Amino acid sequence: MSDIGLVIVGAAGRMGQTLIRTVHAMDGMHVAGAIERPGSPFLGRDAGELAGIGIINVPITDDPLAAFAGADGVLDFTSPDASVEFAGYAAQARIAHVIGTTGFTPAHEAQVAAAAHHATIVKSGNMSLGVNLLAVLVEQAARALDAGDFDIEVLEMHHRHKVDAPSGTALLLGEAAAKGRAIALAENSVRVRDGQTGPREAGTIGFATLRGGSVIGEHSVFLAGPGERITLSHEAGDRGVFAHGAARAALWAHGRKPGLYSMLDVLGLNT
Ligand SMILES: NC(=O)C1=CN([C@@H]2O[C@H](COP(=O)(O)OP(=O)(O)OC[C@H]3O[C@@H](n4cnc5c(N)ncnc54)[C@H](OP(=O)(O)O)[C@@H]3O)[C@@H](O)[C@H]2O)C=CC1
Ligand SMILES: O=C(O)C1=N[C@H](C(=O)O)C[C@H](O)C1
Repeated sequence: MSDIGLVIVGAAGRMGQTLIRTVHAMDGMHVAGAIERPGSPFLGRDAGELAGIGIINVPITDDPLAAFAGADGVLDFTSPDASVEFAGYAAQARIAHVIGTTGFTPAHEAQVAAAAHHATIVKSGNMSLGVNLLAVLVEQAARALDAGDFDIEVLEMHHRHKVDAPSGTALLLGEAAAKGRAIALAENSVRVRDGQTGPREAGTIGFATLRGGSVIGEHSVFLAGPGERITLSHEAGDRGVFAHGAARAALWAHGRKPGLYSMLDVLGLNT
């Protein structure tokens, strides 16, 4: 089978540069395009040179439609507004769209779901194998441990540049816990605590956010009961784990029928 060509949008970002290095190094795919926004100082630069792997003859442009027209898939770690826009273009070009962007509002989520009627979209708050396996374990633990006895709290830490909270991964893990408990996360989550909060309400799922330094991504789910506590954790040591997952998702999605898929689908972990 011939290589698939992937366009990397947000090519100059932390994930964009990691994706360029990962796709260039992986068998079965190549970097077919690299996109940044109009006015970006990176326009015209070679994507490989920017990512530190030398010239690969892929200039960074601000024309996603032209780039998508000649490609097989898009890898997108940008911003929610940009990802919604790219979903429309990917649907027009009939190519797979892998969305790693986080921080979506319910309105953004609805727009992505609408685009998925015509596009093959894989979207996940975390593309790593480890976090998706962790989500399966969290769901099982939440199901096994009674809500009256075991309180669930999700703690995350990321680098100082991160702009959304709780992280996409924290929300993904919260959703897994809620699924295990057969409750809706939106109606049972506590996202902020400050001042005279009163005692903890049984059955809720709490979130706490830390930001600082260069931390790539750390997540823990605590199940705290009477006299004992279980902690399920994941630490990302390299952004390559997200990029590798995204590239794998693009291979999986290529040629698949339109729909909104998750990394659990890609990894065969969806129960
Ligand atoms: N799902 C997962 O596994 C992971 C998800 N993420 C998520 O990915 C996103 C990006 O993270 P990160 O790489 O650290 O962020 P960066 O800010 O380093 O990179 C984002 C890049 O996207 C560019 N961009 C934004 N809007 C557009 C647009 N309309 N057209 C073209 N380019 C655009 C930005 O340009 P400019 O600076 O000009 O705005 C920037 O270069 C975040 O939402 C993060 O949470 C990160 C890691 C893993
Ligand atoms: O912004 C990041 O860096 C990360 N974002 C994702 C998230 O919001 O969970 C995934 C990863 O933890 C890194």
